[in-house]
Amino acid sequence: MSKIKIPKATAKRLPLYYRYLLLLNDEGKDKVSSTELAEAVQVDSASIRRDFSYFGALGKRGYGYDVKNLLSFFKKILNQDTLTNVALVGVGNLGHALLNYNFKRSNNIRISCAFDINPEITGKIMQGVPVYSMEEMKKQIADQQIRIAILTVPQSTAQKTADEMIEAGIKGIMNFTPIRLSAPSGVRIQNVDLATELQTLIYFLDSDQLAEKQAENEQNK
Ligand SMILES: NC(=O)c1ccc[n+]([C@@H]2O[C@H](COP(=O)([O-])OP(=O)(O)OC[C@H]3O[C@@H](n4cnc5c(N)ncnc54)[C@H](O)[C@@H]3O)[C@@H](O)[C@H]2O)c1
Repeated sequence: MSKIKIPKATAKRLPLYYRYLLLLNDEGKDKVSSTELAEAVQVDSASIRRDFSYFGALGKRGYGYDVKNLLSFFKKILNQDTLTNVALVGVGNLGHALLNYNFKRSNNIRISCAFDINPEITGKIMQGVPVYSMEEMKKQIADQQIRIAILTVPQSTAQKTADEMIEAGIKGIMNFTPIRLSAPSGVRIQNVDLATELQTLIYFLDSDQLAEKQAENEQNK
């Protein structure tokens, strides 16, 4: 199952599908059409059909998809059965917010340890999560078999800290810093940037407005 190679855009949409299917299942619904799914998750139905086609026949034309089948399929793909421990590096403003949140809606991801250089917080437990010094990182990452870490340190130290994380065995970094990190092959970096996301939203809203205006002008001709 994990051998299926899917595009990144598809992989990003899978948790959306999964969450909506959970909801349908809770409501006792057996079937869902790609149009219904499209409306709920705000992805066009052609993309949904294409996404699903990477996994073989999951539904029949004109019949829709079986909710329970899809759910158990995505559950396996998304590894929802296993708990993934994640590390947090940098417990400042953003790090705190993430510790507070600690993936409450997810049953299978949790921040299990945090790291910082600030002696005022290392050795403490914050929101139930122990905060270790950077010197303890290698041991903790190995002991807890952690592969993924969230990086929330100042940008001036981002690359150096990422190098230390990789050295400690981290294979995936969720990078909140504005720095584009370099990493050896075999290490994945996922950049998260709220400003870019907002910019994208503004762009789409502006283009929607423009399209509306153009349609109005056409009608008034
Ligand atoms: N992606 C986004 O949308 C977004 C939003 C806000 C902030 N940020 C970025 O997130 C990062 C953190 O922002 P913040 O406001 O929480 O900063 P902050 O200064 O409040 O926190 C940084 C923390 O990192 C620790 N730290 C410093 N050097 C370290 C090192 N070498 N190793 C381990 N820990 C170290 C500090 O002690 C501090 O606790 C910044 O790079 C900021 O630009 C990104």
